[in-house]
Amino acid sequence: MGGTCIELKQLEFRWPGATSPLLHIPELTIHRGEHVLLRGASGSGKSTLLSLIAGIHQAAPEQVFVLGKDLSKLSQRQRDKLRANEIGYIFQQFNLLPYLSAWQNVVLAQQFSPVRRQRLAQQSKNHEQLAKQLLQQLGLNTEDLDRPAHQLSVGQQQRVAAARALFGNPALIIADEPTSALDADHRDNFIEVLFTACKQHNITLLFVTHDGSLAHHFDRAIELNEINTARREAK
Ligand SMILES: Nc1ncnc2c1ncn2[C@@H]1O[C@H](COP(=O)(O)OP(=O)(O)OP(=O)(O)O)[C@@H](O)[C@H]1O
Repeated sequence: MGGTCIELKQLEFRWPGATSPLLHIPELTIHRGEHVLLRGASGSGKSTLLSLIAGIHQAAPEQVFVLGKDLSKLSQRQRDKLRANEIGYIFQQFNLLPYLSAWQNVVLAQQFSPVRRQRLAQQSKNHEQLAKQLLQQLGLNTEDLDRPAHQLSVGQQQRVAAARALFGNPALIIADEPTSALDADHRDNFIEVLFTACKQHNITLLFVTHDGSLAHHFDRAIELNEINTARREAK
């Protein structure tokens, strides 16, 4: 699969003020191009782990390597740059800009990333058209492409967030329950578009869902409570 995408070594994390660590993961390796499902009970720390891998929050030193980079050796600015260039993050709360249209929210993904812009330039100079194509592949109707995000349904917003993550083909997609607001038809279409893009561009996928019916799409499933020893230590 061509190397390692994510490597955790003795990762330990506790939220400020918490009496015990939420996460202690002795080891986890995810290879480039792998499609991995992350499962775990509500409140077990899945979103927290994703935010550590994305460099949004920081673990203790020398424990999270992403695309060969030791996040502890990067400044906040360098971590933000790595995320902008190489990580597409589909947040649980979408984080769309409400007064920008669906396609403008997607195009925003490359604004802070020269690397994504370069990759897009190989496809087309017309970013508006590329964003609209991607949104249509994800099942948005033509009349919704120019609609401001706050006027879209929750399921439509979820697909805009997915298009923004995919735009410019980052090396890693982190998806936190990205299908929770979709009905069965839109969910199947979403999964097909996401997996096709990931396979085509060798994108690593780390995906959290409570939907057991999606497991067969992935190379492997990780149960957070099996790799996280913190909870057991706390008992
Ligand atoms: N910003 C924060 N500050 C302090 N504690 C937090 C913060 N974010 C999350 N937590 C705590 O960390 C624990 C794990 O939360 P997290 O959101 O990572 O769980 P999760 O497995 O993603 O849950 P869910 O499946 O319900 O989304 C919870 O006890 C939560 O209260």
